[in-house]
Amino acid sequence: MSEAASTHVALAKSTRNSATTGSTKDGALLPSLAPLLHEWLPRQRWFAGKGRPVTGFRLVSATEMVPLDGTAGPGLLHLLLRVEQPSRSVRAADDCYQLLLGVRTSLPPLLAGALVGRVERGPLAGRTVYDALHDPRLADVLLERFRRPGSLGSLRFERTAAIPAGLAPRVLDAEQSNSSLVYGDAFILKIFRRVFPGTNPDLELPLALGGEGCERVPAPVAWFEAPGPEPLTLGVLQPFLQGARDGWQLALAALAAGRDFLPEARALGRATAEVHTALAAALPTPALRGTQTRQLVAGMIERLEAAAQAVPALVPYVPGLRAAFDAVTDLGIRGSGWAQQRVHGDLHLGQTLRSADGFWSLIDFEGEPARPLPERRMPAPPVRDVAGMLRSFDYAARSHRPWNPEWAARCRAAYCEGYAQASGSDPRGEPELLRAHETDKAVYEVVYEARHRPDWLPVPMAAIQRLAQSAAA
Ligand SMILES: Nc1ncnc2c1ncn2[C@@H]1O[C@H](COP(=O)(O)OP(=O)(O)O)[C@@H](O)[C@H]1O
Ligand SMILES: O=P(O)(O)O[C@H]1O[C@H](CO)[C@@H](O[C@H]2O[C@H](CO)[C@@H](O)[C@H](O)[C@H]2O)[C@H](O)[C@H]1O
Repeated sequence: MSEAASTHVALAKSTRNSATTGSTKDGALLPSLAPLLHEWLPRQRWFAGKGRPVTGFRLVSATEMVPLDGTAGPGLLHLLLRVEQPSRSVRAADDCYQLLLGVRTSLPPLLAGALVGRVERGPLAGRTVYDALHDPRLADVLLERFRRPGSLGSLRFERTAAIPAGLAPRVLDAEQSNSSLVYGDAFILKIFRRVFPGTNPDLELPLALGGEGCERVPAPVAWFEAPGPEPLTLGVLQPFLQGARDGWQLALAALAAGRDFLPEARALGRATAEVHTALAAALPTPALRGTQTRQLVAGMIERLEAAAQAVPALVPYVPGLRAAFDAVTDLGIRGSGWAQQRVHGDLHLGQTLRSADGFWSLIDFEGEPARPLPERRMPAPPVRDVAGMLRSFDYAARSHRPWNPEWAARCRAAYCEGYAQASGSDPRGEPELLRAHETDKAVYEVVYEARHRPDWLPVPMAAIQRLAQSAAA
C-alpha cells in the first residue's frame, strides 16, 4: 500500500506532544492520537515490538466506519499505522498494525477496561478513545459490514455465505497474537493486529481447503482487507466450533489423570494428513531437489546462528545441531528429492480443536508469526507440520510432574501411525528430514520462550540437548 500521502509523527522523550500536524483532517488526527497510542500500544498482548521504544507513527490509512462527530452514536475509526521502532535487523521494515478505535464523549463503566485515553487536542479534543472491539454496538457495526459487503474508504468487505443479523458479540478472552470476537457462538472474527502486504495464509489456506471439500478446517464465510496489488488481509469470519476444547488442554488433562492420549494422537495424525492431502491437491507442489535443499538447509542454519546469538545457552549445541541439517544436504545431493507443498507452518496442540462429538479440526494457518509473510507462504516438506506436533507432545509431557518421557514417545508414535494410515506415507520414513525439522522447530521455540516465557525455556532446551546428541551420534 502506498504511503505517499501518509502522515508522520515523530515521538521523542521531551517532544512527545510537539508532533507535526498535517493540513488534512487525517493529518490532524494522528498527532492528536499519537500520545495516547504511545502509552497504550506497547501494553497490548498482541504488540510484537515489546522491549524496543516506539519512536514515531506513520498513518497508512484512516477510515471513519461510523462518523466520529457523535451524530450516529459512538464513532468508529479504522486505522492502519506503521509503528517506528529501532530495528533488530537493517532489512526489517517498520511493523504495520490494525487498530479499531471507538470514540465517545465519555466511557460507560463497562468499557473502562478498553480505554485508550482522552484526546487533548485536534479534531477529537475532549473525546474518549477506546478499543472498539469491546463495544457491542461497534462490534455489531463490523458484523453489519460483512452482511452488506463492498468497499468503505480504504477497506473492502467480502463474503461467501449469508450471515444472520443481531448476533451478540463478545471478545474472546484468550492469550492471542491477534484479537477475536465471537458472535452468538455461531461465528468467530479474527482481527489481525500486525498486518503484512500479501494475502494472509490464515485466509488463503482455509479458503483453498474449503474449495477441496476438506472439513477439517472451519471455512471462512467472510473477510475484509485493504485492497492493492498486494492486499493486506485484515480480518476473517469463520464458523465458531462451540464447546470445542483444544488439544493442549486435553493432553494436559490426560497427563493429570495418568491417562494415555493415544486415540487422540492417532486421530490428530489422521486429521493432519487429510489437511495435507487437500492442500497438495489445491496448491502447487514443487519438488525439493539440490539447490532448493541447500536453500532450505541454509535457512535452518541461519536461524540457528541467529538463535545462538540471541540465546547464548544454545552455543555449545550448535555443532551437534548442525549435523542434523548437514545430513539433509547430503541426502538432497545424492537422493531423488522430497515432496513439498503448502503446510500449516506452526502446528502444535494448541492449534487443534476437538468438538463435543470427537471430531478434530485444525485452526490458525498464519504460520510462525516471527517469520516474514513471503517465507510463511512458501511450500515446505509436510514433515514440517509433523515435527511441530511431535515437539508439542514433548512440551505437554515436560510441563507435567513427574516428567513422563514414555507418554510423549507413545503419543509421537501414535500420531505418525495415524498420519501414515490416512496418507499412505509414514513421516518416520524420512528420518533425516524429520529430525532436521524438529531441530529447526526446537531452535525456534528456544527463541520464542526466551522472548515471551523465560520460565518455559528448559522445555525446548531439553529437546536441544537430545537432538544435538542424536544427530552427532
Ligand atoms: N473456529 C473456532 N471455533 C472455536 N474456537 C476457535 C475457533 N478459532 C479459534 N478459536 C479459539 O480462539 C483462540 C485463538 O485463535 P487463533 O486462530 O489461534 O488466534 P491467534 O492467531 O491470535 O493466536 C484459539 O486458541 C481457540 O481457542
Ligand atoms: O499459538 P501461536 O500462534 O501464538 O504460537 C506461538 O505460541 C505458542 C505457545 O502458546 C508456541 O507453542 C509452544 O508452546 C506450546 C505450549 O504452550 C507447545 O504446545 C508448542 O509445541 C510449542 O511450540 C508456538 O511455538 C508459538 O509460535
